[in-house]
Amino acid sequence: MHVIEIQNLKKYYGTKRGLESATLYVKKGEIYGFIGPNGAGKTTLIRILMGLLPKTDGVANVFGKPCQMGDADIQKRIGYMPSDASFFPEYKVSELISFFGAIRKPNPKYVEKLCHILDIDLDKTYASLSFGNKKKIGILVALMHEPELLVLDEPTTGLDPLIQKQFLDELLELKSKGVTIFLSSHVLSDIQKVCDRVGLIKNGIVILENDMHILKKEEHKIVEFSPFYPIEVPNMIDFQKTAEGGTFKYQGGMTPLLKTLSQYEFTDVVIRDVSLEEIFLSYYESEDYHD
Ligand SMILES: Nc1ncnc2c1ncn2[C@@H]1O[C@H](COP(=O)(O)OP(=O)(O)OP(=O)(O)O)[C@@H](O)[C@H]1O
Repeated sequence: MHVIEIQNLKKYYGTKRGLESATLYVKKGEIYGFIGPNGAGKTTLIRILMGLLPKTDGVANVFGKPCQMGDADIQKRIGYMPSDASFFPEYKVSELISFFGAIRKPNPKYVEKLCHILDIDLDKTYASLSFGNKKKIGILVALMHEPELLVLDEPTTGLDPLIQKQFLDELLELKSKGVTIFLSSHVLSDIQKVCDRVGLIKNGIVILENDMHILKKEEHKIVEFSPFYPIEVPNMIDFQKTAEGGTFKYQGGMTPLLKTLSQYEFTDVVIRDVSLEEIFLSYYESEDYHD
């Protein structure tokens, strides 16, 4: 059984398209990265998943049951962080933790750990926090009751690099304990670091879904070198001159590539995988980027 099952999901706001036809599956214990340009339908899909928005058509199941508002059993098993999470502005952070603690009955030791990882200042009022510090409270509230499924909409936006790393490490630790994580983000390097599978949505349609390692394996390598020489390697494509030297894409064995490269007096050569950003930009750019 999949923890999340979305099949031909459609959502129209009146005549305006929210989702056209979204299909994706999330397995137990995996971290699934959900990405797409602005207005593609990510938040719409997540809100339907959380039972906050009715669908127009299709299937949306969580833990094998249709997503619907007020299903307390299901809600208990999920930790949700909306992209625009906000809390009582006049409450101190410590009071917010007590408030949600009374409802969710978390393990105090785990709350303490999260406060430490996220470097949360307990004495400030919520209203006085910066954007990034407010984000941390959203993360804390979503994770505190140690749910089986985490649904996180843009969790890392605004976090400083150290906190971001600690938060992503925590997600990996939760995954190792069997927690399933559905993560929407514009920060593709985060997705690349932690996700097992990735879904790309564009204009309300999930146009690509694959394992991260397959996605990267199917792609070519990027070779960057300096200074410039007009080199030729079999199977190279997109050869370009750059300010420092040159670059090309390459698909094939390493031996012929290294043999050719060794014939030149380079000061620097980098052979690297294509980044997730480069893979997805090629999909975004294949048609009009925005809807
Ligand atoms: N309440 C609403 N009423 C009308 N249209 C809406 C509403 N909410 C979303 N939409 C439209 O549905 C489409 C999908 O929006 P959605 O917010 O789901 O995209 P998104 O992928 O989350 O975008 P972003 O990355 O910018 O947050 C957009 O065209 C948006 O304008």
